[in-house]
Amino acid sequence: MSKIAEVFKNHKAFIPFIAANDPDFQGTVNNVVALAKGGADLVEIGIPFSDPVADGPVIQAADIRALKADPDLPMDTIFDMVAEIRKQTAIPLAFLTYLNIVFQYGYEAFTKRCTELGIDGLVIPDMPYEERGELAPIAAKHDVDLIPLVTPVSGDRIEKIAKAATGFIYVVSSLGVTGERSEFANDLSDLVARIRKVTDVPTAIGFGIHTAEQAAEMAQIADGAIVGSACVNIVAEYGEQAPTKLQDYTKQMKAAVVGNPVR
Ligand SMILES: O=P(O)(O)OC[C@@H](O)[C@@H](O)c1c[nH]c2ccccc12
Repeated sequence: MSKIAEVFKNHKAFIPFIAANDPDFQGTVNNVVALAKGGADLVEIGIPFSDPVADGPVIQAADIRALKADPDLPMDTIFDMVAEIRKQTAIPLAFLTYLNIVFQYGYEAFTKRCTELGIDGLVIPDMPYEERGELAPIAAKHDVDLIPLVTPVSGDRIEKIAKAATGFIYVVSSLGVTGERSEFANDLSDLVARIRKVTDVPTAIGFGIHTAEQAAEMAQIADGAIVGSACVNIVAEYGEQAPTKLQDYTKQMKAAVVGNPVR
């Protein structure tokens, strides 16, 4: 079982997201360590990209801040951040990245570096299932999970996407881009049921979750809840106090999801 899948074994998971280099190198390290201390099960680190098609305004603003702080922001600098994080925590990590970044670095070199640093998975929102063939065997060779996204409109593709998944399956709560919401698609339970029929790979729901009540509700339907924009807002708002705030927020969100019994 992959390190990421193991995260879901004994309890429901809380998975926060933050953008790398927002506000800067050391801030990123401190924020990820704070999320780990707060009890996060896995942290998604977003790699800032100039054309982030699936990102809503909050995540886009984080990308802009990150790229303003370092306009080139070489991938090796982000790998160095992870190396710093690794001196302080063994928490499972995944990158949220657009495919071009992986392609530019080289599939082999990128996934090899991921394994060396303990990046256990990749979420690549602009890589459809049908186009994973080139990267998938290389990622598998280096034990890096390719975490697919399934949406309420994935239709007949749901089963084949789920069957090929390792790590976990990212269930998108609703249509559109990332960002806090007050309502979710009403057929999420059916979506998760269809996935569970064909695989034991765990599911986590993301897009729009920001309150503890929402996280609890989503963790009842799936095996975990993912929260991005709310964490990024804390980073933007609290500056040096962000780590403390992120730790408190994580504690509260984790308590909300863990309250649900595992299946
Ligand atoms: O911000 P939200 O609504 O909490 O959703 C999580 C999301 O931000 C994070 O997982 C993410 C950031 N960028 C993405 C691009 C595609 C899919 C998911 C993401």
